[in-house]
Amino acid sequence: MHDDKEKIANAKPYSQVPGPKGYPIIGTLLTFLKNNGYYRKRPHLLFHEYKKKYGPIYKDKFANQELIFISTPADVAAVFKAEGKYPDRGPNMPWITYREQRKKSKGVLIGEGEEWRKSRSVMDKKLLKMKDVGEYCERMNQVISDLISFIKQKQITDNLNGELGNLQDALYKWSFETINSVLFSKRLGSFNDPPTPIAEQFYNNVCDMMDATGQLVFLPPYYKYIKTKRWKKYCSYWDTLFEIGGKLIQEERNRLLSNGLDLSQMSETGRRTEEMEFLPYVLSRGELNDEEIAGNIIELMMAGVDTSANTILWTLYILGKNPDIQEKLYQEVSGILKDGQFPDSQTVQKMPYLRGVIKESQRLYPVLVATARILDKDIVLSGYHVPAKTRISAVMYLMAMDESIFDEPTKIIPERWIRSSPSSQHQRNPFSFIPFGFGPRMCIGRRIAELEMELLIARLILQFRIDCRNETDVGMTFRFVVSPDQDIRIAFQQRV
Ligand code: HEM
Repeated sequence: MHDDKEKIANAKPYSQVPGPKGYPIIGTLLTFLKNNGYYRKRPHLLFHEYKKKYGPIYKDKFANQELIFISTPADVAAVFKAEGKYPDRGPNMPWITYREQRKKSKGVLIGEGEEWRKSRSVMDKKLLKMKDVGEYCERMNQVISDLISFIKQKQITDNLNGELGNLQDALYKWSFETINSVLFSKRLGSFNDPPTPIAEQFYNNVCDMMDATGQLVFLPPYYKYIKTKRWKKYCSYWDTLFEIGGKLIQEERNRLLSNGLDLSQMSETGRRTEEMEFLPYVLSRGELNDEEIAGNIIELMMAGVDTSANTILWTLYILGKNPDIQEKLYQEVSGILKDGQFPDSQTVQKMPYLRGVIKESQRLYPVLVATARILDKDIVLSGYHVPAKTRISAVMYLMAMDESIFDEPTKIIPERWIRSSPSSQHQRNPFSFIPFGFGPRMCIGRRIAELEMELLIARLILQFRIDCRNETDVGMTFRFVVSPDQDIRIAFQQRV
């Protein structure tokens, strides 16, 4: 404590933290909007420019809010270590405003303080415990089988010499169907032909809402005071999501009751958590009411779609562009899975190269380029005093591209993640790579995401050669998560 005070007293003042100069109220918003929103679509490039110009810590102000950007593992570690019992990422204004205007509960993604902790403590066990997550392998593999059938069928109807007309759509269906099969222990029917109305409606509304949020987050929150047509449309996307979420929860409650299960007694039967499905478990804990469960479920359904689907898109891009990496991966996976065996949580543990490939994809193409914290105490970062309540953004992308952290950072080297490999870079500070964040507020879907992605890539590589048909390099663009700036064109060639 005394040390902290001394450190702060000796630090350079906050006013000296470098950064671009902006205008009153709007700050540097125009930098984001000029040239048809060049940097709004590519914030990672602006972060890079600023790091070169101002160094590893700088401040910027837009939409009436000042942010500190940090990019050294030491600063990132210091922030996470100071985050306390109720870590706070800061508000996502459009999402929070909708919930407040409609008096709806916030879930783990946007909740704060005790409201957040209550939700998180109910769901952590079911979503982060390896044993519980391992139980989802079978249904995850069923969804993958559906995706593979879908790919084969699309290859015929799209008639593009093995390529899919819309690979992103196929992968969104996969991640959406996977997360729903975990949450509701049933399929929603995204791969049906045509998709079930409920799957289609939910999925379309998530996409529209995400797109609209991506635009609104950069603007001052005018919608708190003026309900424009655009804002009303935005709220209607959310209304539909809540309506569908509420309906699915009610259906599950009815199903359990009609099977004669008394939810209030389920938690007292001494059953182990891995023997219970997600929703019955949450309902039986009796700590969250239906509104709170709906708020949480909708957030899980949304947070698990774009993130995993885009990471897979980037991974396929890497594999399709690098036949040598693809071949090594095939050798590893085919050496472990024999005679049509499906991968599971045990077998993927024996595939370090597979995990290295996915990590490289997350390092080079981080679907979330940064995560943030607002601390309730002052801190010293890179020698500067940063006062409590400042929003501090840890930019993962900048660490990923830093050659003092990663040797040859722009090169794809899956071996750098393999302890036994001569190219291993395992001695690195663990805070230099945090694609799922860190601490009690870390991604709650991390274990699910890692498992579903490992299973999918293992199955795809066993069945197909992956050929990338993009003729120019694909860049990253911000669409709430970082997505490819052109369609990733993959042809799946059946292995014989
Ligand atoms: C490749 C896939 C994914 C990536 C890269 C990713 C990344 C992240 C990151 C960086 C955070 C912020 C963590 C922090 O601030 O410390 C986060 C939070 C979160 N993620 Fe994920 N995520 C992924 C998949 C998923 C999935 C599949 C789900 C749903 C099961 C999910 C649900 C959430 C939720 C609910 C939060 C908020 C947690 C909280 O604030 O307590 N994510 N994710």
